[in-house]
Amino acid sequence: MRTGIATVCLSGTLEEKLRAAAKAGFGGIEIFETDLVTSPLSPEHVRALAADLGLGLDLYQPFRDFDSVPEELYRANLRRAEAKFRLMGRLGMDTVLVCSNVGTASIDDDALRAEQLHGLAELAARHGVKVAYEALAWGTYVNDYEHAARIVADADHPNLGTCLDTFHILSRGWDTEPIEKIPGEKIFFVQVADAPKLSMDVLSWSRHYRVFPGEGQFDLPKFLGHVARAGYNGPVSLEVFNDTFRQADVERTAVDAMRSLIWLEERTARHLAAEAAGTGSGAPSPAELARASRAYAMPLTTLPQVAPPTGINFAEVISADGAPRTAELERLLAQLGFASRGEHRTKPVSLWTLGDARIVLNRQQARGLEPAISALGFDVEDGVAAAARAVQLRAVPVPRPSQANEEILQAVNAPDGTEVFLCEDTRWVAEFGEDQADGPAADEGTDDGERSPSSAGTGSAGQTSAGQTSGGAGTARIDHINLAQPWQHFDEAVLFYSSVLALTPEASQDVSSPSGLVRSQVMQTADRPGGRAVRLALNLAPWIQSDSVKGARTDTFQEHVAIEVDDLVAHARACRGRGLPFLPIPENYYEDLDARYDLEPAFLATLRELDLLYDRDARGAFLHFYTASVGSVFFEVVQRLGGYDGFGAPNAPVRHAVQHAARHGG
Ligand SMILES: O=C(O)c1ccc(O)c(O)c1
Ligand SMILES: [Mg+2]
Repeated sequence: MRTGIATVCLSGTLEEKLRAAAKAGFGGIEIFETDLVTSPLSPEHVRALAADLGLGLDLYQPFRDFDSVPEELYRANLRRAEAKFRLMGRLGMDTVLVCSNVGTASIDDDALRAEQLHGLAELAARHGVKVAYEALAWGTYVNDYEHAARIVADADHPNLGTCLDTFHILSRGWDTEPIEKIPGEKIFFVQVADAPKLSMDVLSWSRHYRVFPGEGQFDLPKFLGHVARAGYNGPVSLEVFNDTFRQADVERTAVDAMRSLIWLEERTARHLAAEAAGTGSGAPSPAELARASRAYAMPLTTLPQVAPPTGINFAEVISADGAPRTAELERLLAQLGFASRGEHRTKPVSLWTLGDARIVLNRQQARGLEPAISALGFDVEDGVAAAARAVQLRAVPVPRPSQANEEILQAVNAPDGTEVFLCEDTRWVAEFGEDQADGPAADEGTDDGERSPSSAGTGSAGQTSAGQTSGGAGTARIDHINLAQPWQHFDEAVLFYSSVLALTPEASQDVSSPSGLVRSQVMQTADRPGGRAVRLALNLAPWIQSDSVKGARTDTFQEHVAIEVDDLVAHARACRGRGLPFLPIPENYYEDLDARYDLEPAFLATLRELDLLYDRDARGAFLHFYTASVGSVFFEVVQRLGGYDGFGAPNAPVRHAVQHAARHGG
């Protein structure tokens, strides 16, 4: 599939946009008129630069308000068009986008529109230019792609075709199936954008809220499947008007954009394969996928297929060695009931476990930085395949010098700088503690550190030692992780976790906090008996700053690890007995809880006594409490009763308010 991106998606100058698009691997670019008009580069220079960068100049756009006008205006429009065709000759561009008239249209007559567009195509042909006519969702008379395609058919000129733009089609809810009735050679260009479903006027929605494929709610694989079946094999080009992307780092945005097209391409192949096999939404077989990827004029590249993760293997917190905050973290873990499993054999890193919950405390952080959640391990079936998929999706591998005797773990960087480890087992825990020489990995080391995952030991020793619990806490596991996201990378993070890790985004929620609204985006694996395997909550707040070193951010944002236990009340009492600093919950909360749920007085008294929070959903109930924060990190302990499936969202504003007060000395 030929990929493209419109300059309007990116920040910077025209030259910066071209360079970033080329570096991210795009095949071509759409030049927005404003980007050229405001550039110091001559058209000839732009042409040479694009050629140097190996970037096709695929579309010049847009030419506005051409059709549906009286004769005199039509003549003036042709003159205006001819100037642009000459310019395109200098740029070496051969396709211009003409969008349906929104301003000067005064005549609603399809025959006249076909005649005027025919005249334009005739003029274009003399300049070697092709005209792609696009129905804008808010076009005065033409706002439906089928209507635009009919006019193009009526005009019947080889230099006139249509441009399909997913936003204009899906924002209006138009059926995409009839795309297949448009002859492939009459589709001159395809623009793709995703968007969250919002109820607002379509123009504002389009100009500010488009996002890259996979970051919104449109069914783009289905759309592109119809386009492939129509026989189209031209550029599939991103046209995303978005206030954030326009000001974010241009190279990052270009990579995010590229990832979105790689994702869309594979999803389209999967969609077509599933349809061909009649399996509906079920996963197609590798053979079916391979067949679908070659079945149409438009070749579709696929990726290594990976199943969603089956658990959270560990969470890593980073903090400076010997710093008071680090001692505070260690104390907090012990008070929570975690047992120290000792030091890593080569690094200043320790392992703490509570049942199957594993926290790695990495003390390699520079002094002066705040403790932060630095890495997450996910349980996957095949770490090498998962990492290969991630890298094909332009994720950056975490450089890890391999040491003799150490497990080789695959890891990539998430957009916020959190390292994401793809773990097949817990053999790595054998690298901690005194008896490490007996660990299953101890005799496996080689100088280059390379070995296939299947050549490793059984892993059972590691599993057992990590699974053992001290202090009789019963079973415990990591229930969810909550990460704070800088606003510049929020949509990118959603796409990253869905494309790389196969997590599914839920509808986002706004949570009030004293500093402003926090957008909470849950990404998780499928519901199943016994609960979801992986739950991740991404929190977006405007005051969270982007920084390559997480601990260098100010501590005005908070992230946490939530541990699920069997008996929360007993666990809370034991924690209290060990002197754990709980997040104190205001009395008003309990009065409101009582008003809402009419709880047993004795139960309510227990909640009050232990600073516990409570919630219910259609399936069950949720009990939880929070610890005080150390730097940006705190912990939550939860118990899910009767299949409760949420995160205690109604209690989140209470947590934000109390944490805010704690930070500001209130
Ligand atoms: O918002 C616009 O004006 C506009 C212009 C050109 C396009 O291709 C488009 O989708 C929207
Ligand atoms: Mg468009």
